[in-house]
Amino acid sequence: MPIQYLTADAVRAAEHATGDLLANGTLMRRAAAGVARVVLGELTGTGGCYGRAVGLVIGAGNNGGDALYAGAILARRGVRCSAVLLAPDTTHSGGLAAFRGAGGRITGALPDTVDLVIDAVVGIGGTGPLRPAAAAVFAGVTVPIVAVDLPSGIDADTGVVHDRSVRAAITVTFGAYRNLHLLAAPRCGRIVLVDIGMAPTDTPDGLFSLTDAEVAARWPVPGPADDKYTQGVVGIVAGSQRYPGAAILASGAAVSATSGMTRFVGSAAEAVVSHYPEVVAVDDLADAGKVQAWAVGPGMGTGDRALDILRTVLAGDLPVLVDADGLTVIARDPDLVRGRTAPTLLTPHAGEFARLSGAAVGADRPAAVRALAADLGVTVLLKGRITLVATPAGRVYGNDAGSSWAATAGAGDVLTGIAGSLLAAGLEPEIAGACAARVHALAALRASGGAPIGASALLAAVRPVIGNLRTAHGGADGHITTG
Ligand SMILES: NC(=O)C1=CN([C@@H]2O[C@H](COP(=O)(O)OP(=O)(O)OC[C@H]3O[C@@H](n4cnc5c(N)ncnc54)[C@H](O)[C@@H]3O)[C@@H](O)[C@H]2O)[C@@H](O)CC1
Ligand SMILES: Nc1ncnc2c1ncn2[C@@H]1O[C@H](COP(=O)(O)OP(=O)(O)O)[C@@H](O)[C@H]1O
Ligand SMILES: [K+]
Repeated sequence: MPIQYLTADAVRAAEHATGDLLANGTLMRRAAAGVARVVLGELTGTGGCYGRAVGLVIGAGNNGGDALYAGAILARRGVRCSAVLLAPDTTHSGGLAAFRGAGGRITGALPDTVDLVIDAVVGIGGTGPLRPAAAAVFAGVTVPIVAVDLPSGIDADTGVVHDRSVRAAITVTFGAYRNLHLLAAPRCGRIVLVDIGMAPTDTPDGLFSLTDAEVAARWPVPGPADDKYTQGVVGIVAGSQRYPGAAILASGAAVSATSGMTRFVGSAAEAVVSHYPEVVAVDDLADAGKVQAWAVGPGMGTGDRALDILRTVLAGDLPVLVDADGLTVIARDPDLVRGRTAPTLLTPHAGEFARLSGAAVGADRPAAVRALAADLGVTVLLKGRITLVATPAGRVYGNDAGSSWAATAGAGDVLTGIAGSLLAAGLEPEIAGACAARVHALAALRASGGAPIGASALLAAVRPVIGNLRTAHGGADGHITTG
């Protein structure tokens, strides 16, 4: 099952569906117990609990309530707890009584000597940045911050990181992940999901991410009856004689991502074959031969030739991925793809997205990518640290790259080759996009090892990453029976 991320409204609906558990405070007690468990784990791992000092920053709502009950548990375990109340008149009364009763102290500022800080300014009820008083409390904090539900100052639904917001080392959340845990993952640190007995309902048009196990299980591999044609032949249209790099990177990625066969069309055919002799490369589309999907666009130019190729390819009934220059051509004439019924995947970066949609992506990335997919009636993959893939029906798959080493010229050409080959193998466009984004991100991480990389290094890591994923998640690699 993909991991689902909920909006604040959907979290509230799921909480309300628990009835008594919400009303009688059971959910909050469970949430608090989860926060306390995580904090105790951190303290234990760094020298023990007894006599250690924890500072709590408490806002006006139930988020603060979670932390105060957690503080009561910590205080009973011998942790010195002090809480700064940002809204003393509206602090959660039950939580405050429990905290005080367990020996917790109320202070005007965080003590200098705390070992850890709990951020309970706001949870899903928060709007906008940390207000000045809260920002001032966090200003000098250098110890790890454990965020309750979410790092305060980050929008729960859009993941917008406001200027003043918390950067957490650990985020403890309850019952189900919220959108921001994916959309603002780099600010959440390690995310711990605590079971509080609340079951989210599946929303088909929600936000999801694939697990590594799902990516591994869906990756196409040849079976005993397969040959080079049966696995889905991908046709790459990319690059030019003057700019052969995009052609080489996209073709190499297609060769690396799946078995079977890669065809290439373009004036860089010779250069492609000199790097990848297994690619069947021709200059003209008319000579290409049969493919099961096209991946068109990187470095191909935006002139009449590009338009002709796109017209021909998009008029057919094969799956098509369009990237880069191809998107610029489509932005001039969106009817080339609008309402296309065969699987269609557009893979813009933010600039290309703005060209296609007529407006910048804006703060609400899931809404923007959903709107463009719905408008054009095709699947749209918006690139970036958090790649989002939206279907016309509004289902979005996201992938946090886990690092930003892929932000390098030519990395998008590699993504085109990977995703194109998955389309040719028959994966639905959103799954092809999501699987490609995950492997691409893992390849960047593996290639980097902490040092800068170029797209060639990323490409070289694609095969080992697929191999590792499959091995780690039960992919059988075959055997030879001897004498
Ligand atoms: N309802 C429940 O029983 C449960 C609630 N849970 C917790 O409750 C949280 C939601 O609680 P609430 O709906 O009370 O809302 P929050 O506690 O998230 O915040 C709402 C309060 O913060 C104020 N506020 C909003 N933005 C602010 C900002 N930028 N700076 C300072 N103050 C701001 C609001 O005026 C309001 O008083 C969840 O995130 C979770 O931590 C969990 O305990 C699970 C069970
Ligand atoms: N900050 C980032 N962190 C991680 N990955 C990124 C980041 N910025 C871009 N990427 C990824 O790198 C690739 C860049 O693609 P693109 O912008 O089309 O570059 P190019 O056209 O040079 O190949 C995409 O896969 C994108 O998701
Ligand atoms: K918080």
